[in-house]
Amino acid sequence: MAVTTPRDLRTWGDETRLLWRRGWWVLVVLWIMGWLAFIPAVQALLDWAVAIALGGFIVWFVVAFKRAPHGQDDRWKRNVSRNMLAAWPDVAMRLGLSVRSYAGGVVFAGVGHPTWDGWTCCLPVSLPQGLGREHLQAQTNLLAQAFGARQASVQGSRIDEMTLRLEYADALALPFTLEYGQPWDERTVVMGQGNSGSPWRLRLGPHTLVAGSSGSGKASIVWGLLLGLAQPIRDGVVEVWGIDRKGGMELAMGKPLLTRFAADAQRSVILLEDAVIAMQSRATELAGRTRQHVATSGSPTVVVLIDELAALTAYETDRDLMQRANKALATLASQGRAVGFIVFACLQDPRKETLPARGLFTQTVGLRLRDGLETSMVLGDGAVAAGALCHKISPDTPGVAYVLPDDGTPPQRVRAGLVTDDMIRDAAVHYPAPRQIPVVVHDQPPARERREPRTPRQPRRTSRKEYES
Ligand SMILES: Nc1ncnc2c1ncn2[C@@H]1O[C@H](COP(=O)(O)OP(=O)(O)OP(=O)(O)O)[C@@H](O)[C@H]1O
Repeated sequence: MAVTTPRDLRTWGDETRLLWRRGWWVLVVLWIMGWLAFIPAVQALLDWAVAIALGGFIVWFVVAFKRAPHGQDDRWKRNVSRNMLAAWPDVAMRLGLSVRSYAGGVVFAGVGHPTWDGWTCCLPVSLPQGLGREHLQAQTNLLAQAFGARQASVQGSRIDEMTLRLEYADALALPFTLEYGQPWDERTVVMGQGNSGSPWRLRLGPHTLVAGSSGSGKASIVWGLLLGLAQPIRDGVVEVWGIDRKGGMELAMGKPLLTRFAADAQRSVILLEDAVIAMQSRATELAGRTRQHVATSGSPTVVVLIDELAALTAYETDRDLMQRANKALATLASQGRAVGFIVFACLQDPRKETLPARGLFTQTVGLRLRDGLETSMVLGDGAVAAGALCHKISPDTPGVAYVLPDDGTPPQRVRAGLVTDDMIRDAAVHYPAPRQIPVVVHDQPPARERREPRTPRQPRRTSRKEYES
C-alpha cells in the first residue's frame, strides 16, 4: 500500500494552491449563478456549469497526479522551475533584459516552460526586438547567481528561439569506466557520458582532432576509441593504424589491437604514406561504383590514430620527414573520409603552426586547454560563445571535454570513461586485430657519388665583333 508522506502532502498543497490561484473565479461565477438560480435559464446554465467544473476538476486531478514528481530530485527540480518562472520578470528587469516600446511601456524578455536535461535547467528565452544574443550572453554570470546555478550558458542564435542553460550540479564530476566489447552500430563509438548522463557517442567518419593540455585526459580518449571499437577490430571490419610519437609509451601496451604501429619519425611517415597509397587505390577501386565506402572485413574502415601529432607536423627536426608527414596528412584528411580512411589525431598545442591541416579536421574535441584563445582555435568563437569553455575545465576532472560535431549542432559537454592499464591488457588479449602488418623501412637508394663541385663558369664576354654585327 502506498504511504502518503508529508512531502506528498506538500506537493498536493502546492498543486491546490496553484489551482486556486488560477481557478478561483469559477467558484465565484458558480456562487453568483446559485443566487440567480430562481431564473429557469440560469438554473439550466448552472447545471451545465457545475457539470463542466466537476469534469475540469477531475481532469486537473488526473493530470496533476500523473505529473506529480515522484522522487525527491524531481520535486526539487519542479520547485526550482516554478521559482524561476515567478522570479523571472524581476530578474529580467534588474539585469536590463527589457526595452522601452514605442508607446512608452516596457517589454521584457519572455520565458517559456523550463525543461531539465539531467541537472541542467533549459529555460526557453525569447528576446524583444532591440535585444540580441550578446545581451543575454553578457548576463549569464549574474543569471546563474540569481537562480543559484553553478554556471549558465546561452544556446541558439535567433532572438525568439534561445535557451538559457542553468547548470545546477556537475553530472560529470566523478570518474567512471565503460564496458567494452559491445556490438558496434557502424557509425559511432561510445566514449563516455554527456552532461545529462546519457552516453557520449562520437561519430566515426569525420576526421577528428583532440586537443588538450598535458594531463587533460587525451589518453582516455585514445583508449576510449580503441576499446569502443574492440569488437569491429577483432572482426577485421575496422583497422587501426597507430602512430605514437611519445616513443610508443602510450600505444605499445595495446599493440595487438593495432594493425600497424609506428613510434619513430621515419616509420610514422612511411605509415602515413602507405595509408595514402591504400586510400588512393581504394578510391580507384570504388570509382563509378559507390560514393560512400561501407566497411566490411574485406575492405575495412581504416582509422589512422596519431598521438602527439605536433611531434610529426611541427617539432620534427628532419625537415624532409616533416614535409612528407604534413603532405600525407593533408591528402588523407582531404580525400579519405568517403573511402573509409579516417584520421583521429591528438595534440597538446592547437596553433595553426603546429598543424597546417587543422581546417581539414571537421570534428573537434577540446579537453582542458590553457586559455580562451586556444579554445577558440580548437572549437571556434561560436562554440565559446555557446558556453564551450575548455579553459575553465578543472584540472581535477581529466577526461571532461567539449565536442563540436561536424553537423552544426551545438557543442556538447562530455566526459570520457577512464581506461585503466588492466582494461587495455585485457582488451589486447581478447580483441586482437586479425592481422598485423609491420611498417617496413625500405633501404635508402645508394647515395649518388658526390661530384666535385664545378668551378663556376665565367660569364662569357660578348666580343666586340659580336657587338658590332
Ligand atoms: N576520463 C578520465 N577519468 C578520470 N581520470 C582520468 C581520465 N582520463 C585521464 N584521467 C587521469 O588523468 C591523468 C592524466 O591523464 P592522461 O595521461 O590521459 O593525460 P594526457 O592528456 O594524455 O597527458 P599527456 O599529454 O601529458 O600524456 C591520469 O592519471 C589519468 O588516470
